[in-house]
Amino acid sequence: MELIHRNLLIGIHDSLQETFFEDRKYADKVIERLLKSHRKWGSEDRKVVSEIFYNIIRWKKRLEYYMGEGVKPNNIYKLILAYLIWSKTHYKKFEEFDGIKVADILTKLKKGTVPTKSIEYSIPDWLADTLEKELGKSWEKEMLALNEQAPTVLRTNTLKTTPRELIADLRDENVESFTVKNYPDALQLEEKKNVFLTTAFKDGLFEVQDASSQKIGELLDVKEGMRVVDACAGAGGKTLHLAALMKNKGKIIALDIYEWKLAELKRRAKRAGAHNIETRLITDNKVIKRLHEKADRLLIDAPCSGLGVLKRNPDSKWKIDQDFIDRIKGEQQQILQDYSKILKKGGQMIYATCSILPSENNEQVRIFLEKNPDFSLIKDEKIMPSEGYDGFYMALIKRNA
Ligand SMILES: C[S@@+](CC[C@H](N)C(=O)[O-])C[C@H]1O[C@@H](n2cnc3c(N)ncnc32)[C@H](O)[C@@H]1O
Repeated sequence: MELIHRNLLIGIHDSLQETFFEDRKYADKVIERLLKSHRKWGSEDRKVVSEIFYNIIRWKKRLEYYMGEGVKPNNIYKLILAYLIWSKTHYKKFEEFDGIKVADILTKLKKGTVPTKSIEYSIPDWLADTLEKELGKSWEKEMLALNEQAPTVLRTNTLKTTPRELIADLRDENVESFTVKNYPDALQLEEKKNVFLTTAFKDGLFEVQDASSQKIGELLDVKEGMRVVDACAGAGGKTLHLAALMKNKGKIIALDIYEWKLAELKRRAKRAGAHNIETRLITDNKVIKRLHEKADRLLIDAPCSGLGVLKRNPDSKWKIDQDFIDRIKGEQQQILQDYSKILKKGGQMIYATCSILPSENNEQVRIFLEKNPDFSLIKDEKIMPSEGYDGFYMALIKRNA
């Protein structure tokens, strides 16, 4: 990897500035917009820009230690330079780097060690404490994995094609992929590519969905003809999977508190040829009450800290804090209590998060079951980031008949 074009450097700089210093700017959207606005950049340029951009976000705290100060809007080029030196990336001596004291950075790098674990893994101090408290010693292994780049995994849309056919279709468009053991519909890309530009994507033959996330739909054990409620459907990643597993038969009611997410879900459903989904916006409790005891299956893919998906969204570790996690835990328990009433007696539901904290996962389920003796746990599974894909938790719970 090398950084030798000034316009790429400026693009990285401006995107970092937006992500770090502007409100509600998320790295994935910022980089998407940057790449869209530079259509002339070739695929190698795009790779260089997004890899350096994401790595600097990942390693911000460690790089700040090397540069000897916190990042501010006026020293982002110093942060970039510290990254280029640390990662041994070949670069040109751009004028933007003039006046930056490289010697200070080199002295720190030569030491070969950093003073704290939170600097080593590049996370806020509060997060290092929380991870250690909740996961014990293994937190370091998980944080190491979370600082890696996530592989791109697709979910074959079995309403339209098969994994074998999809591999061949993608190969025709110069995208190489392979099947993933124990994940029947998953294909992993050999190397990162913008698959959203392929005809296969436009024809609805697949969705981008991490392998761990695909386990949730499988575990819910939906059947053709069932009435299923996806209570926190968002833009519908898992709703579309459920529709495919149900072969478009029966009905899925997809709920969320944001209209724009449900609008995106509808667009995706149309592309995927999924016809059995109805969206309903949660405006008040009545929407939930009307659904009491109506669902054979219920998915609660709860809002969470997102700590299991830091490989994909590294900026979120800089945007959240302990207060946010404490608040979201309260919401998770409330959602479990309120929405579980949607399930028919004898029905099954999943409580899932993309967090690796037991306090958001099995602990929430334990509290819920203690208060609701008419529900019982069938099984639960935690998937840790060190296993290769995203970190997820899922509990399959039955409402007793
Ligand atoms: C983990 S995300 C869902 C991701 C989605 N299921 C998917 O697979 O793409 C959690 C979702 O819960 C929604 N949410 C937050 N609070 C909610 C509430 N009280 N009721 C329903 N949905 C809620 C958020 O808007 C968000 O879309």
